[in-house]
Amino acid sequence: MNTLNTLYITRPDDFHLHLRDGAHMRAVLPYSARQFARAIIMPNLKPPIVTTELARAYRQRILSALPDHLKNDFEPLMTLYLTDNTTPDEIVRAKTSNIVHGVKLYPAGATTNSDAGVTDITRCYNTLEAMEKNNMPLLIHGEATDPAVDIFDKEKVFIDNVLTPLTQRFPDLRIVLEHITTKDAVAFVTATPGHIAATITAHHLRYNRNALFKGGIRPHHYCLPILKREQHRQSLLKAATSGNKKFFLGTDSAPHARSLKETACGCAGIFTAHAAIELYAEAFDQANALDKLEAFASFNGADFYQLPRNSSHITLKKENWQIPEQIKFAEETLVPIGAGEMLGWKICA
Ligand SMILES: NC(=O)N[C@@H](CC(=O)O)C(=O)O
Ligand SMILES: [Zn+2]
Ligand SMILES: [Zn+2]
Repeated sequence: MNTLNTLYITRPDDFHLHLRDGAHMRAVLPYSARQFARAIIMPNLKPPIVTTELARAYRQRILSALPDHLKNDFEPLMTLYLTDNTTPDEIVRAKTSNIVHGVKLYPAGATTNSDAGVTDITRCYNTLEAMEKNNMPLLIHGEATDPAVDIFDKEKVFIDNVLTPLTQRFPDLRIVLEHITTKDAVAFVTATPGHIAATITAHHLRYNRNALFKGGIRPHHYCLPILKREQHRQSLLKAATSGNKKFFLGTDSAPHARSLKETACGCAGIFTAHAAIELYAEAFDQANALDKLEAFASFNGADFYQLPRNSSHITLKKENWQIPEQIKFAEETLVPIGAGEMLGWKICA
């Protein structure tokens, strides 16, 4: 039952998650598994997950890393990393495996571990055709890679120059534009047919680009696509709380060791898994739209991926708690989003 102080919703899924590997994965996985039933696992490891066989092995490592009390509670939904050399045959293998749920396009150089990504989308046309035929979704990091394009315009330029033509060439290809950050992306997705959708992160719902420079430079608010102006945040919040089925939850929780963030050339990625559903709840609460959280977090993504909706539930309570200053990350530490700050919603164990 929902009251002013509790929220009882179908267990959510995270449709964009970086788990990393090895000891780093073991450190962060429990945070996701305690709230989410399933997650789309990003393939940008070093080296990347480029085949169904690699995905199968990675999936097994994730399942083995689940702590005993969460053993049967979390299902990793695997993805492949698209390269210039991914073959149409690999798409068929991925599809028949039933464990691969999407293929990820990283334009080469666009973001963390994207060096092996696609240098020119025209090289992938045969493979994209196989994806269109086999009902395999294309998941996109949608940013232009031309260094001459202003960092705040990269998403819009990608939509205009790459994505729009792509949707015209492959009209039935199912697409998720990941971690959207601009009103332009909201407008694009809203105007396209139902097989084109988008994930929205909690951090892009909560912060605008001022957070990057509040009192000094803030490496733990740096991610790609970079935080944008307030008008864009408002547009994302409106889309997420609109009830439109094309928008759903994807945290893009992307852990990096503190030492790799607090340095002269810090890497991109924000860790949000420690408080993901609570951060979304807070954003929806501030928008007076808590009644829209369940569809965004638990229904729309499952429906898009043609997966059954979860049957279990979670309860969130209105309760103040403090986000830890840091979290253990194997031999290192990481600084979670909102470190040291108070949150007003808490998931019940
Ligand atoms: N979002 C990020 O800033 N970083 C992600 C990669 C990505 O999702 O683009 C990462 O893997 O660290
Ligand atoms: Zn990305
Ligand atoms: Zn990501």
